[in-house]
Amino acid sequence: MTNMYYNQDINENVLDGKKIAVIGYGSQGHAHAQNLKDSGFDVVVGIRPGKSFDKAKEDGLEVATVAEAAEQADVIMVLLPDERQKQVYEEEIAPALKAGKALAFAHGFNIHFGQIKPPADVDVFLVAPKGPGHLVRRTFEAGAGVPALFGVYQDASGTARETALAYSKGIGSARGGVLETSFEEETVTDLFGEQAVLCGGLTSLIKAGFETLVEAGYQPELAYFETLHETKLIVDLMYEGGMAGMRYSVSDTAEWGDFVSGPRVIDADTKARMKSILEDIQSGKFAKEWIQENEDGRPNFNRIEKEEAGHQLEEVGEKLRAMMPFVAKGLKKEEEVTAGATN
Ligand SMILES: NC(=O)C1=CN([C@@H]2O[C@H](COP(=O)(O)OP(=O)(O)OC[C@H]3O[C@@H](n4cnc5c(N)ncnc54)[C@H](OP(=O)(O)O)[C@@H]3O)[C@@H](O)[C@H]2O)C=CC1
Ligand SMILES: CC[C@](O)(C(C)=O)C(=O)O
Repeated sequence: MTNMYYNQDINENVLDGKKIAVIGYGSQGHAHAQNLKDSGFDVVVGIRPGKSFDKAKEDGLEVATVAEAAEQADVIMVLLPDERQKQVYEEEIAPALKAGKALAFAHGFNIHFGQIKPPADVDVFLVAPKGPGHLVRRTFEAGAGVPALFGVYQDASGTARETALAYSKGIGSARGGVLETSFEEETVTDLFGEQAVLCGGLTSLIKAGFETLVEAGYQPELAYFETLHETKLIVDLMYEGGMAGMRYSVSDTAEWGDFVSGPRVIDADTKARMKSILEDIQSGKFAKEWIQENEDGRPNFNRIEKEEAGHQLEEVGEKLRAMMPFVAKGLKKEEEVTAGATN
């Protein structure tokens, strides 16, 4: 397959004797740092004092301030929230950049939308796992890997591409396959995927289904099982065998319902709205509004997050999941329990 690379295609020696600074220890940061360390690379985590700093230390990683880690490292992977990267870059990372170093990202947002403008004498690349960071770590520990995209924005050294590939092997992504892309393609498609399908599309679909059943007088618990809980089981089948794999396992009645009713839910109008979402991302409109929302102190983000957490589906789900010890607690709950235990 063109543009796809796997472990056996990649020589990681380009990173021999090099130090990698992982800046940030959140969802992606903890996974990259731990996977790289377990793959035998020399890693330092750059982080401000606080929860993440303490966690990285507890996990046995070398920890430093962002400025110190950037100073020591040959490769600096920026895994801070997108909306914080510009400020931290300007204050603590840029002063450490010099010829021969590489600046890396897991998402092209700040480079593509011109928020960060690196000097011409450093390599700039991205390695963007196509999955949540907690699963980048979980799958690595299980001997597998989350596929990733990699791309080079600037190749000052002549080896940026090899470095990006070696890095993707180090985090385990080349076990699943890494696909070459550009910053523009990664940024636009990642934003589109999370808005229209993976996060926005899916939550809106599930919520609409749940509300339709509850408003028609059906039990909320039943509506939760039908629209959220079973989604995971159906998606697992698609993950393993595509849509045909899922359709093999469900009843013919369900498959017929899928064929005749699916297109009534997602129709040409939905696709037209998806196209308009894509256009807002391509034109920079979405990025401009998100940057502004952060500059204003996130009034809408905070309000909507609170409203969503109070939805009936979330309340019912929490009670039902508490009765199913075999369902993982959920990462948010797990963190609350850990924090509670140490307080
Ligand atoms: N979440 C994901 O799975 C994916 C994310 N990405 C990309 O990866 C990057 C990181 O995202 P994500 O892992 O979600 O981020 P998180 O929000 O999970 O983690 C952010 C980390 O940055 C730290 N941090 C925040 N502000 C500062 C600061 N001012 N100075 C120093 N450290 C700071 C936080 O520490 P503290 O505890 O102190 O707040 C935390 O350790 C983004 O570019 C994102 O687009 C790409 C693919 C998937
Ligand atoms: C789907 C959300 C994501 O793009 C991801 C986990 O890949 C993100 O930015 O968190």
